[in-house]
Amino acid sequence: MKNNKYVFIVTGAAGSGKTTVANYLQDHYDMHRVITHTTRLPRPGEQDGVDYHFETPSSLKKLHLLEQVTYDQFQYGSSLEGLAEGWEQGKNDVIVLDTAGAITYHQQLGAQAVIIFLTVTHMASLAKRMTLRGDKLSAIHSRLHSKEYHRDLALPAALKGIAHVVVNDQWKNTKQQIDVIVRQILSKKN
Ligand SMILES: Nc1ncnc2c1ncn2[C@@H]1O[C@H](COP(=O)(O)OP(=O)(O)OP(=O)(O)O)[C@@H](O)[C@H]1O
Ligand SMILES: Nc1nc2c(ncn2[C@@H]2O[C@H](COP(=O)(O)O)[C@@H](O)[C@H]2O)c(=O)[nH]1
Repeated sequence: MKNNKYVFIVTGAAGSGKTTVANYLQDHYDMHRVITHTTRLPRPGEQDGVDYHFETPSSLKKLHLLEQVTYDQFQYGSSLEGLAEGWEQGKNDVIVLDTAGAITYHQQLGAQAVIIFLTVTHMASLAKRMTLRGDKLSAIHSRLHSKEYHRDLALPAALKGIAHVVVNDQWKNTKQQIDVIVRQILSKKN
């Protein structure tokens, strides 16, 4: 879909802070948050239509999705309609995806897809953050043992030289790095 707006894709390991960064982009840069679809159950405090569109396996099958992945046994997917919603309001979009989804967006949208890959210095802090977030121990255990969790700890080869890599150890530093990236991208067209 050709227009002069971007979709900022926040990707990286589970617990690395993707949702936190997406919320920051929504609040500070008035971006439109694309709500994706999943068959996993809501975490404490998560709301349908706000954090995700929560689906059953059969309701997910009926959707027209731009891309769809399996992550830790559950299905996730995002639609072109979700992207168009923000762009039709004249806004840039922000979406949270796993690295497989980020690669698909890069392939489909090229430079219109701005990819931010989050990582942390000490991988042990990821599980700590999930615990502090209130995730069930069984969910954390399953996540840490999934092949997708291990895959997303490192920047995939297909995104090398494409994604902006941000180390989210200290939130204050992260915000500064995100500000630099967003201003650099938005200054290209404005
Ligand atoms: N720089 C940081 N320092 C400490 N805690 C952080 C930092 N950034 C985010 N957090 C916290 O870590 C937890 C995980 O963050 P968040 O939910 O944004 O991660 P995520 O990458 O979206 O995770 P998931 O993929 O599992 O949904 C949250 O409780 C969040 O408040
Ligand atoms: N490729 C896609 N990845 C997605 C989508 N929605 C979320 N995600 C990613 O899945 C994992 C697991 O999410 P969680 O909320 O259960 O921790 C995480 O990396 C998300 O970024 C999507 O539509 N497509």
